[in-house]
Amino acid sequence: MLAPPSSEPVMGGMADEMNFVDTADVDIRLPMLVYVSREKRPGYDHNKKAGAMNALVRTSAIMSNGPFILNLDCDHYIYNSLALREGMCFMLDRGGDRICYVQFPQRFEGIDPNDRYANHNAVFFDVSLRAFDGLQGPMYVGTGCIFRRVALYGFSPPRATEHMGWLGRRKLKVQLRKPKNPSKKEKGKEETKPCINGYDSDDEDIESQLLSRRFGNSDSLLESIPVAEFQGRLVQDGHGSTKEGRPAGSLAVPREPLDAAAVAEAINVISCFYEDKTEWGRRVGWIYGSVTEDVVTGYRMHNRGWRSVYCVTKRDAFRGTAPINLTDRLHQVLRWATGSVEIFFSRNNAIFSSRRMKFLQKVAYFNVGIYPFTSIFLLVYCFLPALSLFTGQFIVQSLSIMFLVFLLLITLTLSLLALLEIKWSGITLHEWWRNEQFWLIGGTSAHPAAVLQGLLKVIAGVDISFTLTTKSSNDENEDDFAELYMVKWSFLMVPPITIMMVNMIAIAVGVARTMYSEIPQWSKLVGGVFFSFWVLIHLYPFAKGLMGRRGRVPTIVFVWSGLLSIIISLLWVYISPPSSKIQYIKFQFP
Ligand SMILES: O=c1ccn([C@@H]2O[C@H](COP(=O)(O)OP(=O)(O)O[C@H]3O[C@H](CO)[C@@H](O)[C@H](O)[C@H]3O)[C@@H](O)[C@H]2O)c(=O)[nH]1
Ligand SMILES: [Mn+2]
Repeated sequence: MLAPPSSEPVMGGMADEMNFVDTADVDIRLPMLVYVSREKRPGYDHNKKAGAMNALVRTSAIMSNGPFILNLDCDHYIYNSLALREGMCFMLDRGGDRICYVQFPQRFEGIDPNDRYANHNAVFFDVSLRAFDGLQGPMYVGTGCIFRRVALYGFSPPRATEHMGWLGRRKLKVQLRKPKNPSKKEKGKEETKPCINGYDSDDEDIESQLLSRRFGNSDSLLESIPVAEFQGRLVQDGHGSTKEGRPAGSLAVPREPLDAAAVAEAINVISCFYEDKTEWGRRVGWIYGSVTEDVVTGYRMHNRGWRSVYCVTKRDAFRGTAPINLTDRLHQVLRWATGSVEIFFSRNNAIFSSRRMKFLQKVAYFNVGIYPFTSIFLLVYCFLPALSLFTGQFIVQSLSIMFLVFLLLITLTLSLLALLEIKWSGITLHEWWRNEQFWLIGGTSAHPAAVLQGLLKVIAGVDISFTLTTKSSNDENEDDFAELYMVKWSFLMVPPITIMMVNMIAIAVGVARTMYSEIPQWSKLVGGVFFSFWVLIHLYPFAKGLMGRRGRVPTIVFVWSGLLSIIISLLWVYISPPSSKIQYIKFQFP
């Protein structure tokens, strides 16, 4: 811990040989900086990142008790010093007391210019999250996020809207804390329920909830909670009455230096035993039980009726690193998808959400839980074109007008959708296309693996570990993107390789059959080959990744996928021998 800054300004020195910057007129005091390392012991589940964040929330409550908390990953840093202020503007603006967090987009550095594996995630950060902003607010994505401390403590917002009826069209406003102006009439047709006591245990008065059962046995922590709530209020709350609001400038008052007792208490709250028999990780703080703790933590807040805000600044607010190596990227996507499956099989599945969540927000959260399961259909989709080439049977009996019209309509809709997304969000076509490609790559490798892993956890109780994303080391003199070309074998690569092999063999078989058949049906072939090719171009970045820099692929990869492709092809011949077999045998050169 750095010594807390003194209350008097400390001026720097003149420039000299050692110091090149003249700081004679600059106040060089540093804000309080504390490095915290929590206690970890064998036999105690440390609950990964969520556990780390909860330890931090508690120590900071005792040491500084800031009403707002910025959270960054270890591989992210501040890129725009004004970002915090932008976030605070939302929090302290009128109506800002309903905001639980302000999420900034994740931006990355050190990614290959081609963004081969869609690391920038442009569609997610510039289309989906921005769209969420029009609902109840974006999901929490784990980093670059300013929180309201009391929202993290599991309290409800001061006011909330409940959505009743089919699709949640009927709205009901509820006051969850003491109304400040009870006489004030609500405008509009919306019904008003004043103060509801005991509606839900969440909604009792804030002070009466300070039970050690919930937050643990630290008195200083309990005492800090109402203070944080008060400090987080709007400067001008209650439309003019300054009684409830926080006086202007009160956040700028210098803090008392820490005494030994405070430090001792801070150490107490990061001990292993502290969370025993409390609600930390269950209702309070970052929520345990999923490797994507971020989504769950944000979901719980939205579920209580809080809103969040998406804040995109002109200059990136924060920047971080992302894995540019194929294997690392697949493992990252695997972890995310596994987290989603965990959410799907838990009480955090959006079908159990409360009335305080908007209908479309529910749909969006439901999608977060279910998307890995769509990989089953995606896998079928990738093998179907090959199947039709092997059998000589096209997906439809013949290329009829009806089929072509449907195909045209679907293709047009897809293009229009893409156009809309691109025009609206300002991402490039390249970014969009990379995203499409990586969706298929992840969808045929990491997503089905996540479904299996998730089922294993649910059925057999096998725990899922949080494998850290490999952080690239840039200190060597190698060239910038050496990581990109590194080929590290992973089991996740088997299905996409199999898909590629099967489709390529299928194209060859299809072409051969048509060439040697008595009445070649070229239109059928073109149809079939087109869909196979469509699958293959999606997998192109993946194929490139396998090649490494010099086109070296571990032999095992070829052996296994070759084996699998042959088995599948043979199986097919056994199940239904191609009808044109005789023609092959009969064929003779003239
Ligand atoms: O036991 C653990 C494991 C991870 N972390 C932290 O978790 C963060 C994210 O880990 P990283 O390996 O960088 O994973 P990413 O895939 O880059 O992270 C994304 O996905 C995670 C959820 O899977 C979120 O928690 C992150 O915020 C989000 O950036 C890092 O800051 C780590 O310090 C811990 O504190 N303790
Ligand atoms: Mn990371």
